[in-house]
Amino acid sequence: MAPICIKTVLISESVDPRCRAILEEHGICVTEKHNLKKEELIAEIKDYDGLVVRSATKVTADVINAADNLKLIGRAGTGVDNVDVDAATKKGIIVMNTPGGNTISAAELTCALLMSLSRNVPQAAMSMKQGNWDRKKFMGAELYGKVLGIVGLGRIGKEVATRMQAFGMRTVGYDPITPPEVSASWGVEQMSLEQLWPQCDYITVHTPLMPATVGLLNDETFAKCKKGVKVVNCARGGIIDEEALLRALESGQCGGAGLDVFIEEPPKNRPLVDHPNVISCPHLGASTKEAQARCGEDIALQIVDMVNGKNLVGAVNAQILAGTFSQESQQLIKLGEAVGAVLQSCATSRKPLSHAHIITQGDYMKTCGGYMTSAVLVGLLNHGSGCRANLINVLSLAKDNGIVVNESHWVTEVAAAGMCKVEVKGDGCSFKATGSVQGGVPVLLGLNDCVFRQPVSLTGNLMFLQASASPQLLSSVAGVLASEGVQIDSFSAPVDHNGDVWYCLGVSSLLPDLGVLKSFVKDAAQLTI
Ligand SMILES: NC(=O)C1=CN([C@@H]2O[C@H](COP(=O)(O)OP(=O)(O)OC[C@H]3O[C@@H](n4cnc5c(N)ncnc54)[C@H](O)[C@@H]3O)[C@@H](O)[C@H]2O)C=CC1
Ligand SMILES: O=C(O)C(=O)COP(=O)(O)O
Repeated sequence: MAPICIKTVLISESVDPRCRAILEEHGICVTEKHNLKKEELIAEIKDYDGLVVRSATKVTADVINAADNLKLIGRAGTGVDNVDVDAATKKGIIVMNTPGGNTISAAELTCALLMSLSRNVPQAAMSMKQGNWDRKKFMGAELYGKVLGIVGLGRIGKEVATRMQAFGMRTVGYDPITPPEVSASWGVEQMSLEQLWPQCDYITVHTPLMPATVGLLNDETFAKCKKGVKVVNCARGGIIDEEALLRALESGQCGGAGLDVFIEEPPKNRPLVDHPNVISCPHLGASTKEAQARCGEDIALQIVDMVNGKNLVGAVNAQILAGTFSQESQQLIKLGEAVGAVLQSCATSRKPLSHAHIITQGDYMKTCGGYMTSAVLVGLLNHGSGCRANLINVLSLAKDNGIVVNESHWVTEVAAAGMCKVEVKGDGCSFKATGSVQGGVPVLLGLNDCVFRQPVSLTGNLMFLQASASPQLLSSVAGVLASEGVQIDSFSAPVDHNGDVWYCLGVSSLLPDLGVLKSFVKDAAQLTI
């Protein structure tokens, strides 16, 4: 992966001090400003390459669009629902989290809430503090032999299951992704939600917050549950519909709720928090020394590894970068970008582009299709335009620019390093370029139907000229260039000398105006790579 330059990081919440220390040890300048209001964050974020948050900072599209230098949003924790990941992706910003760092802590708090619900521990403790000794009021029920339904059998769901099994609970669950045989191996029988609701004495949710999980427990599903079912939400506010929960608590359909998270934090919905059968916490699932130490350290180390081009761990929106670590893939990315840039300057600077077809050839390029396509598009969109395309956002930018993108791989015998052919089309015209990597350097092998005698090194100042084949061309062009103070460093002629062909010149500098060549050439383009 090409190194991503992060020199300045804003930490906008209370993250373990190890995070700051690790970043600073690696030469990154860190500023901590907590509890910024939205407008303050929008004003502040302009200055930073990276932002590190927990769950309280709302990294909305407004914030992201104001962040001109931002390249990374690091979430010291699991849920990224407080970050507008789509807006970040469109802007080419990596969003990274530290899944797993707080799993045990969140699972332990869930278990603590399940136990508290069964024995009314918080209510009894409060009553004691008020000077009472009420043994009758707080009669509980054993967890032993009861059924616990776990919706969401990922990291936390699994840890909750194995812990509650130690209390003799039967654990059933539902997850659309985790295979039933996998959850069965840790003692959770999977079933449909329709089958799950009526069986459970307790239900705990451990899914991300997303359209499919908003209001998973609602009026309709509460009605399908056992009367007096107790529920826990240590995942995200809104997975259990708050209004429906209040109604179910009031009717007795729900016998109690343990809530660590709320739609709005801190919650304005006080009737729920104040309900005698509700035990609530101010989003404490990850608030342990151990979880914070892990998450703070993990996010800092992940950032440092990414900056050093060593590894990319925890990125939630930049999977394409995962295959770009080796020196070889960096050379291929340079090739793709350079071929895209050549096509941009020869063709698309004049005609709006509507199609791009990227063809890779040969075994060497078999596995690089995804990033090769993106690299070519980066060259096409960035070169000479104000676009700020990168491998993360370029597919969505191409779509926004009305470019239909196709990619294919041809299993043909070609040079060891493989070949990349690109054809772009727009407004009735089409342009083609073919490139490869030779000796670690990206080279152009051909332009349109012309194959160059010598591969053209895709570096420095290049001039492409279309003219009818003539032995005088080079001297005529050299004369004009010399009068403009431009020296020719290299000259590549096409193999075939029939009709209008393309030549490529390596030059000491670009011409201020290509018009000076118009009496010798039919078409001309120039660029610096
Ligand atoms: N209260 C707190 O402080 C903490 C809360 N969390 C939250 O806990 C939740 C779970 O975290 P992890 O277990 O680490 O995530 P995870 O990604 O390991 O597990 C989530 C599971 O939910 C499943 N899922 C997705 N859609 C579903 C659906 N419609 N129905 C049922 N299951 C579905 C997924 O397949 C996955 O297996 C997240 O929302 C996270 O933000 C995490 C850590 C601390
Ligand atoms: O990691 C998560 O998803 C959490 O909910 C923890 O949030 P926090 O880092 O404590 O604000």
